[in-house]
Amino acid sequence: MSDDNRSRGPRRGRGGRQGGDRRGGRPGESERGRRPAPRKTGPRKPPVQDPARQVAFDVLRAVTDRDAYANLLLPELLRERRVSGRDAALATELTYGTARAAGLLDEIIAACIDRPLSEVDSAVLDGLRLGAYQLLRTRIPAHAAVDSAVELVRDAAGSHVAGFVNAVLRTVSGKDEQQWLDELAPDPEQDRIGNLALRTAHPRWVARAFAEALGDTGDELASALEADDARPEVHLLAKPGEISADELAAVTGGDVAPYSPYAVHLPAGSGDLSASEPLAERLALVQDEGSQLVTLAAAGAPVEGSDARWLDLCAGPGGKATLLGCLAATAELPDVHVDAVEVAEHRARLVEHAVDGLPVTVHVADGRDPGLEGGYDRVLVDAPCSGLGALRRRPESRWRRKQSDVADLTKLQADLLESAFRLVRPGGIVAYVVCSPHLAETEGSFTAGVRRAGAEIVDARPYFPGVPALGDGPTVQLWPHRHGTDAMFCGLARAV
Ligand SMILES: C[S@@+](CC[C@H](N)C(=O)[O-])C[C@H]1O[C@@H](n2cnc3c(N)ncnc32)[C@H](O)[C@@H]1O
Repeated sequence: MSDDNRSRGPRRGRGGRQGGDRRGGRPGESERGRRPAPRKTGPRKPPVQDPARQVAFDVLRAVTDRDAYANLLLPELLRERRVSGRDAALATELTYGTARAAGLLDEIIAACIDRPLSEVDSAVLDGLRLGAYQLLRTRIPAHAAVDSAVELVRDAAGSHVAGFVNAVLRTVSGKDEQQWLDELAPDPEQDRIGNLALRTAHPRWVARAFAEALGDTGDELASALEADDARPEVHLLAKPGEISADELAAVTGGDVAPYSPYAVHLPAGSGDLSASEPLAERLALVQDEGSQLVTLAAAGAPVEGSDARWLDLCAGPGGKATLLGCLAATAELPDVHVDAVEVAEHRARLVEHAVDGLPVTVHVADGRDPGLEGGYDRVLVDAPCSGLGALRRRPESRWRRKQSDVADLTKLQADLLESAFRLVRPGGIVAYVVCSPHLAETEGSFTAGVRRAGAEIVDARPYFPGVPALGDGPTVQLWPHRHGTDAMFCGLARAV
């Protein structure tokens, strides 16, 4: 941080007044649709440093500085620092909320200062984001949001930045989120996608990819982006042969899911579940219902003749390989064995751990040429992808992913599909899956791969029984706003 930040100060936010509303309410409570709150009265409390905000700030710093994953680091820090209960809930809300809204918060912060954000020290910017998130998207009183951000940044970057941070956040607090959006979002008549992108805190290219996949820039796009910006429910897999979904729901207090016979839904923010009994005893695992549905389609589409050799070509960390292995271990499929291929050694070890005791063999190999004997009856290609379908579960990823990543990924997807068609026998099934709705990675990669292989596309919709709104087929695109799942894509093809 240079002294610059102090001397050049904040911009007087375009018509906004200085100083903030004093908003009532409990810390951590979201208030997406702002409603007027009474002005807080009484003496101002001295700034209190608290473990929740310190954890949130430290995770945000690690995300910025070393590309850490918030959803992996946060539980680790909470455990390490023994932060629990309401503090843990507040830290989670602030970390995920700030990371998810970072691009929107940056636009608002940029409107309050008179220089490019790239010239603001990154610790200062993270502190401003954390403060701005509390001001705009929670009911935390403005003075607590501002003072705590000032203290965190003072500790991280020095006291000379305190005045700057205080002044910028006072300017931010001069308007609520809706007022900032009205000022900064493009005119929806001229730029509907840009307007929705900012309103739902998505990069424009992601919003455009959603619009292209939906064929819609109106209400459905708005619903899709809003659902993608909401905190998701936690989905569990009740491992077939170990526990039923009914039993798992009863033990966890969750709800049996609508579509997968093995899924249970728990409320958003259910916290660290690793210690809960069914997960600790490996009867269940965390897995999105959409991942279960595509795996069941890959295992359920009929093949002619034998059905004993299954291949999972991109297996790490092992969620789908576990479900395939559990199905293979049931009495109905006595002959099935699964080979699971993963190129990254450490991820292959995770697969080994996940499938322990199941009829699954793990191979550390490149799926493009794994050195396995061909003739498989089924091959699942759960290809590396942009992950645009699971942005709601990975708070920072929407701002980290770049449009330019997609070209490299589609090349890898093509190579893996080509390998799958070499390894499957005539009459066998190739299931192509990505956790993305981006057309280049979904229809584009799948149809090009099938055409090159001279295979036949199979209508996938009948293998998603009971799932509504699957469109015209033959491929299936699941959506958070339609199905409550991640936006998983599944294409099925039969080799000839
Ligand atoms: C979308 S993830 C698969 C998720 C997995 N099927 C599950 O359900 O847990 C893609 C995986 O492919 C792996 N991968 C990337 N390139 C690969 C390659 N050339 N061959 C095999 N695996 C690869 C990645 O390391 C990653 O673990």
